[in-house]
Amino acid sequence: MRLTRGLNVRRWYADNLIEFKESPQKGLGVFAKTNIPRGTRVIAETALLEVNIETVMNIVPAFERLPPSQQESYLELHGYAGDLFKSIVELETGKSWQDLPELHRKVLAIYAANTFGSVYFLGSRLNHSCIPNVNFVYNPLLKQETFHVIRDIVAGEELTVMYINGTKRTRRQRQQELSRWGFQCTCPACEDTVQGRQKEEKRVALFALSEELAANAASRTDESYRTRLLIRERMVAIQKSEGLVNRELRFGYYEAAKCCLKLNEHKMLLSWTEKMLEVDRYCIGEDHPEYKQLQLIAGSMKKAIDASQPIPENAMEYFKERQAEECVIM
Ligand SMILES: C[S@@+](CC[C@H](N)C(=O)[O-])C[C@H]1O[C@@H](n2cnc3c(N)ncnc32)[C@H](O)[C@@H]1O
Repeated sequence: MRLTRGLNVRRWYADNLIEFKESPQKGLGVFAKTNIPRGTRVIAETALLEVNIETVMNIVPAFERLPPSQQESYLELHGYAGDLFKSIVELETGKSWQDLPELHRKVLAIYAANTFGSVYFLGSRLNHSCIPNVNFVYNPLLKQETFHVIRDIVAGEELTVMYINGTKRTRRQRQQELSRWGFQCTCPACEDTVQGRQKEEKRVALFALSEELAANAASRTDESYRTRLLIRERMVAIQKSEGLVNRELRFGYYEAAKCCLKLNEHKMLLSWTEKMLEVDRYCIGEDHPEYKQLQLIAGSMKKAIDASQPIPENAMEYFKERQAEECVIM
């Protein structure tokens, strides 16, 4: 299969850290060519196809505006359109899927299978795992989508992202969402083996704990903050032991920090904040504006706590915000 037409192959596969290869039962995938330490940015790229996705009607015209070499690269990507996507297309175009021109069906199916908000030349080759080793995030300063490895990777290992928000979902719940991409997940958390079933038990426990949190969410007493903190501690311990160290872990730290602020446990607040910063360091990189903002907050908070001063206003504001748990936008 030709992979290199049209583009300069995005800095020769991100300076040779990675390569495309067949991944058994998954089509093409992205593999490490060398050992890669945690926190390494393996890909930073601008979109191959960017679409204002208020309506699927915008997808084909956006493709038609691309220069021919980019159209060619786009058409090499894998396509899959599930029933839900097809029915949205049918509703919006007023035509049956089969009556659309073949090229339009292809362009639409590629979009459906590959969008991370936009479609990418390298990033869109990443396969899914429910225990991913890569986190992706848009960096507004670089104006690029960036992909960082979140564990140490050994040469030859496949790099994977999580297509859904799957940390606290059971296998059935995850698979239901993954059917959009037309595959049955067989990652280590989904395989029907002793190890897979043990992993599934942990997901079931995480789901049950998140339900407990939801039941407790409206209460504003100290007791309820303590309960929520305990639940968060149990959740993040499971997440870490299962290698679920993407930004969903950081969200758990954030929520734990918020409980500590409510309980005036300032040393613990600082400790959770520093854990958040560490996850951001390896998941989004030190040049990401969100990392820099949190670094400033952690620094001013440490100074204040060391001097027995009140928690600074910027930190109070930060922990009042509702931060999205989403780690995946696809
Ligand atoms: C974003 S693309 C990933 C790259 C793709 N494998 C290729 O050949 O270009 C998404 C598609 O990859 C396949 N895929 C991704 N993760 C998979 C997995 N864990 N198991 C099987 N197929 C997978 C599915 O066909 C899915 O629709």
